[in-house]
Amino acid sequence: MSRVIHVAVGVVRRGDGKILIARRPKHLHMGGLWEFPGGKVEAGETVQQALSRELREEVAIEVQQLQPLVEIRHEYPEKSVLLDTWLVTAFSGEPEGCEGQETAWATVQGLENYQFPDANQAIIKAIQTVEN
Ligand SMILES: Nc1nc2c([nH]c(=O)n2[C@H]2C[C@H](O)[C@@H](COP(=O)(O)OP(=O)(O)OP(=O)(O)O)O2)c(=O)[nH]1
Ligand SMILES: [Mg+2]
Repeated sequence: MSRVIHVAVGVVRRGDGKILIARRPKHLHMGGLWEFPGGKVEAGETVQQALSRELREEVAIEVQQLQPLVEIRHEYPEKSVLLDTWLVTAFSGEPEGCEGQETAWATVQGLENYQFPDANQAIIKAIQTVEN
């Protein structure tokens, strides 16, 4: 069994309740699917530091306030991931896809209209729960 990849994932929520999603570049694992921005936690980083760094690098925003949402363990055929997922309730800057990715704001209901990697179904469930 290969090791579990620790991933910091941000569910960025705007004042009107919409959630930021981005499309994964085609050449990456799960390429072409939509995701919540984030990436691998590097050695010596806390998950919060990794999340702030990834959101700065991928979508050019600064995290101001966050709370833990859910931790999802998922086994893909090619790798195992731990999606350490945080709800970002305040941020500065206007999100843009720094690596040329498409980005969008979706309502919580509307998330069902986008194609995500399999592991994300559990994240979407957690978002729906927090909204109620
Ligand atoms: N960021 C993110 N990753 C996800 C989601 N759902 C999901 O299964 N994953 C998986 C895909 C990848 O195997 C892994 C995250 O890796 P990543 O490609 O975002 O990592 P990274 O930004 O550090 O990228 P890199 O430096 O390795 O290119 O987690 C999601 O909603 N957001
Ligand atoms: Mg990433």
